[in-house]
Amino acid sequence: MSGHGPAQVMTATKSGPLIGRAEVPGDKSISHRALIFGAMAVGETRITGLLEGQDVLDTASAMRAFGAEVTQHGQGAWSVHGVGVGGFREPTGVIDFGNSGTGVRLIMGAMATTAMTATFTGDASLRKRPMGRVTDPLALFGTQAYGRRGGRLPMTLVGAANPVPVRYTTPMPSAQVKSAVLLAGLNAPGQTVVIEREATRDHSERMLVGFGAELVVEQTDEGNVITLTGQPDLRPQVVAVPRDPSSAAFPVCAALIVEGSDIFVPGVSQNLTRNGVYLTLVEMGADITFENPREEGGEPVADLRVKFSEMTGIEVPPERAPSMIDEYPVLAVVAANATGRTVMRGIKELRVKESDRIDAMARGLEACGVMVEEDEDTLIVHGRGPGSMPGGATCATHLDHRIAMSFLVAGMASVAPISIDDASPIATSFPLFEGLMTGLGATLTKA
Ligand SMILES: O=C(O)C1=C[C@@H](OP(=O)(O)O)[C@@H](O)[C@H](O)C1
Ligand SMILES: C=C(OP(=O)(O)O)C(=O)O
Repeated sequence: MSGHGPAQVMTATKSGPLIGRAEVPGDKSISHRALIFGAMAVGETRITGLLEGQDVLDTASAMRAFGAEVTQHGQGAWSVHGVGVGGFREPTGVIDFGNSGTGVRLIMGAMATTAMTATFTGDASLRKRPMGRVTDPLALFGTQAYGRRGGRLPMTLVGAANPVPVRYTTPMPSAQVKSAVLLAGLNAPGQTVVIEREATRDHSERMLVGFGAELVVEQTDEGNVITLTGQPDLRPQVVAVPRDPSSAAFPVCAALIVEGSDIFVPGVSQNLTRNGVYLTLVEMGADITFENPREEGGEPVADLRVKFSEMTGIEVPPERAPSMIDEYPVLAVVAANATGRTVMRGIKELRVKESDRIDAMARGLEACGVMVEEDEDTLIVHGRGPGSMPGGATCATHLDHRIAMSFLVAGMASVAPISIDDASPIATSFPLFEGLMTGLGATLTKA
């Protein structure tokens, strides 16, 4: 959906202790993939714990447009009747991915090696984001792409009628690019190889194996070498989506900076390609205990107990960036409430997310009285100490759910309230954010 609702101003006021249980929604990356892989299997895939955020709902609509039958049975309970690898039907209209980079990039890959034409668009944020990073490797399979200047949406892809397998080294750490190439490789004969120098989230690899694809990952001096054998018969699966560690970071960081807080966040994925923010918070002095570690839905999960903590700024190791790429905005808020400097390097990918997240965080934090430094690839936040961020500003969110949630978390611990100009994008990834946070004791008001 391109249209968000009307802009919704929201204000967070300094909160008393956050106390209680925070059940965060299903993982967004796994939810997209469950629908897409389910659509490419033959038979019925059953999903529980699906994230019902707008981004994932847009992927469900897209899979219907390509011919799969996608049905909701109850909260988080969905089924997908897939059409098999190469079985997509040509969509009759333009496919609108709203705010979702993952949805559009993965599905471009999924249709790229089937003889059909499809046209993609998105909201004002998605139409600014680069698609060349996906259409360049897809061209190697024989796929043609016609978009706006700079490889922007709206864009039409003509799938390769006689695809050839591809060997591709991703030029930037991106699970979306890696996954698009693997999805295209599904319908190419022979072996498609993707090499990534830095490991990114590995949900596609894990889930493709689960769906019955022949896929091997080797760790070499070049990085991870992923070899997929094309044209498998994917088998439908039962997928239990674990809770999203990126969404969990918001209540976790809020509890860490609001004095007296003590919360419990059950069943959060601790996949090593996703848990960088938790390692970083612990290094800063966060009181987080990881209880009852176990496996759920093929992913390592733990229950998190989180208490208010006095924290110290650190240098975040740049090689950790891919495992916490979506968590830098809220980490910057924690950094502002820590003592000393927090240095975040190697993060230029943040500039091509739903907004330029380095710029959005730097401008918003400055408006709230926090000193920051930035360059193309870096954000440095000078901490004010616990509960000492002045606040008292309205921060621009640029159609970016993570910027919106980050500044609301900031306002829960700042001296004066913090407003955001638009809370509506939060529904893309965390529709129940407001209720969950107010349930813990936060004060959020709509204008
Ligand atoms: O593959 C995925 O599910 C995602 C990959 C990441 O994007 P990039 O591939 O652009 O790094 C991440 O930021 C996004 O939220 C989800
Ligand atoms: C970058 C994100 O998502 P996407 O690329 O799917 O829009 C995100 O959720 O932070």
